[in-house]
Amino acid sequence: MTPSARLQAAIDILADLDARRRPAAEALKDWGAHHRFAGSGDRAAIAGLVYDALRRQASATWLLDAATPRAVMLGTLRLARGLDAEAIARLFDGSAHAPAPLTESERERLATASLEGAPAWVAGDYPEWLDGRLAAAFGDARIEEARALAARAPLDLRVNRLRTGRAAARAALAHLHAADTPWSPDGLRILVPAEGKSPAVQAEPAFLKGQIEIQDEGSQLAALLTGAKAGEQVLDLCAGGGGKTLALAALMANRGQVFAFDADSRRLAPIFARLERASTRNVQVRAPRGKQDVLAELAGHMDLVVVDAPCTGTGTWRRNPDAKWRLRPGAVEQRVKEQAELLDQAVRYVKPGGRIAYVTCSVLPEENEGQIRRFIAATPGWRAVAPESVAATLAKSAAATAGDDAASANGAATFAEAVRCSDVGLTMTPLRTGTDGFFLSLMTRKD
Ligand SMILES: C[S@@+](CC[C@H](N)C(=O)[O-])C[C@H]1O[C@@H](n2cnc3c(N)ncnc32)[C@H](O)[C@@H]1O
Repeated sequence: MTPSARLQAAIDILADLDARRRPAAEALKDWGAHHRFAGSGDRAAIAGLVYDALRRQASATWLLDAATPRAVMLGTLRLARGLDAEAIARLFDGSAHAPAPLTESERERLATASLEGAPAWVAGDYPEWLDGRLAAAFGDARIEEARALAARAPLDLRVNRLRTGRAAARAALAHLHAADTPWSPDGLRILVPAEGKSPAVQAEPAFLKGQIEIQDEGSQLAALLTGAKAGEQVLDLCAGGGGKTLALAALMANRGQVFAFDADSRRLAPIFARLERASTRNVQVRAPRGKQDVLAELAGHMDLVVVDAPCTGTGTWRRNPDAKWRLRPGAVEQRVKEQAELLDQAVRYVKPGGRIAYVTCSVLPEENEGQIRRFIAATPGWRAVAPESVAATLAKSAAATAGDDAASANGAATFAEAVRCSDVGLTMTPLRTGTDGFFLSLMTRKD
């Protein structure tokens, strides 16, 4: 396909998304099924265009002063791809399978319009109704924070300490230009270019041998900051597909026990193959069984309960840009209610002196600090560990392994400087730490 034909295909897919309000991945798959002639390079390029357009939907609409899929694509080429009006006109040339030529007013806006004077939600590309919440989280920095959330994410890998070391895994992935991540001592990062295909990491021998897992650096750090140690008894109460379970098991060097539970057994399904591939021996999966209390005997025995709570996922907009436009206020309220219930349940399993690690991949205060303050006020005996000291534990570990590489996207020298610490938890963001957005609060029981 020509670059122009790819653009027209991306515009058609955006129109389909508008009409049917469904996830982008589904629409892209459907398009692929109906256009078998398109090669894998075409599909990757078209997906890249669609995702970039979703990332910049509000600002592109503002730039062109029109909300059609075509206008959004034109604005995206200008804002996300840095093309000028002339370069865009050469692509929109009206030839076979190409988009129709630019109108005079489109050309004029591409040449002269800017985001100057645009409201924060337009400049930062997020839904207007979230502005108050993001202002509460970030104040005036919300535009910059949101812009970083609207950028493309790298592909992050976690090296499985049970199978190999980071240097060996890096060498095995040298052809993909894998480099150490700034903070996680187990992280490798591969940059994915706008027009390029994501490397097929799952077909790499290192992956098949269980030496690496795909996991955002922020998720790796969240597991690390729980402080899980060899020999401990740990309950991963929202284990899902097992991303954190695997990281916890490796941190514990296969010693002690991780119990992996999820209320939804379909979410748990991938965990079995992943555990086997990773050579994990200290994980027991506890799938739900009707009304049976499958965690009953764990009550009062856990050193650590990890609550990787269901959340709005606002911290993962880099990877799921369509999710931000599909999010509704009712969904925030629903998640907040579920999170509160989970935190209350978690207490039952913690032994005296034990701890709870509460994690979300959200940046909204009501899912994060708000949730922890409510929990502490309502639950006698619990307090939050000072987030600065939680962050400092990582600075040591990262500095020890990564040496001079331990520098972040924002130039902070240590992780503790890069993250934002409140009274009850710490927040990572793409702008601050170069990771997805994550919140973590570590709480201990005083008795
Ligand atoms: C953020 S995801 C977990 C991701 C996973 N820990 C990982 O690292 O790959 C949240 C999970 O919580 C689960 N969940 C929701 N409500 C729950 C409940 N009441 N008890 C246990 N799990 C629940 C969901 O099914 C979902 O898999």
